Amino acid sequence: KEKVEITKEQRTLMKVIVDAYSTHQIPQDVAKKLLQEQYSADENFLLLTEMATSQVQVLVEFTKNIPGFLSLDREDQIALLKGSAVEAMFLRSAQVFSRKMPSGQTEVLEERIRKSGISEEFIIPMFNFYKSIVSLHMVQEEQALLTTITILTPDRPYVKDQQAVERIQETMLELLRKLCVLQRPQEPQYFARLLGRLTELRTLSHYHAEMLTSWRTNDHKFTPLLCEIWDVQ
Ligand SMILES: O=C(NC1CCCCC1)[C@H](C1CCCCC1)n1c(-c2ccc(-c3ccccc3)s2)nc2ccccc21
Repeated sequence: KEKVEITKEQRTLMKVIVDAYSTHQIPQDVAKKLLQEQYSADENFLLLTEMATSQVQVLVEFTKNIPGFLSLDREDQIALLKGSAVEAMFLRSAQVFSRKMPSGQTEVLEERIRKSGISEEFIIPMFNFYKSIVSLHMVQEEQALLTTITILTPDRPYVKDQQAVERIQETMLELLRKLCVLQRPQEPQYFARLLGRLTELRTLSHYHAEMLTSWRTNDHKFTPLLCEIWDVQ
């Protein structure tokens, strides 16, 4: 039986990542807004672009706290941010959706999102992903590390020094692996299941541009930052 132990430096690394992850959250809570009232498809599209714009800014701040990220080549830092922003957005959305809410609220939230203006064909894969995240019952350490591992994906477009990214990602993968073994000794496959979600996340993220252009609104207006990140307009 493997004796798994978190080293002192891994504990420090864990604390830095989790603190940064919980500090750099979206200011106003989108779930609360959506539960307060029913918005039109146009209002929902505007809400999404506002939330997404602030999420990208939050993501940039978060990555500055990932040990080693700022020592990467500057252009590679941009390539990693650009390459992971959509996945980070869906992952964060799934985590917002999986939050414990007073009974019946999750169903209301689901209904509001279904009717938000997103075209039907994307609702099923999106909620399949959200429900697969809900079913993992991740703790915040796992959520923070999973987002970090997503950002540190070496094979994003235009990354030059993939080895340098791989080295940092491996540190995070090893830490997450140990956490999963310690957290769920009776579920040896749990770590593999977590990583499997990243594959689902990448597939879902392939549809993001189409999801936006097919949104039931007359005015698909994007901020310059989102045009950069979302490959639209
Ligand atoms: O605000 C949101 N998400 C924030 C993004 C930044 C991080 C915090 C969450 C939207 C709202 C949906 C309803 C209409 C308003 C916007 N949202 C989504 C998305 C559905 C489609 C999405 C998308 C992203 C990129 C490209 C193409 C499509 S995100 N899933 C949610 C699950 C739970 C709570 C909100 C959720």
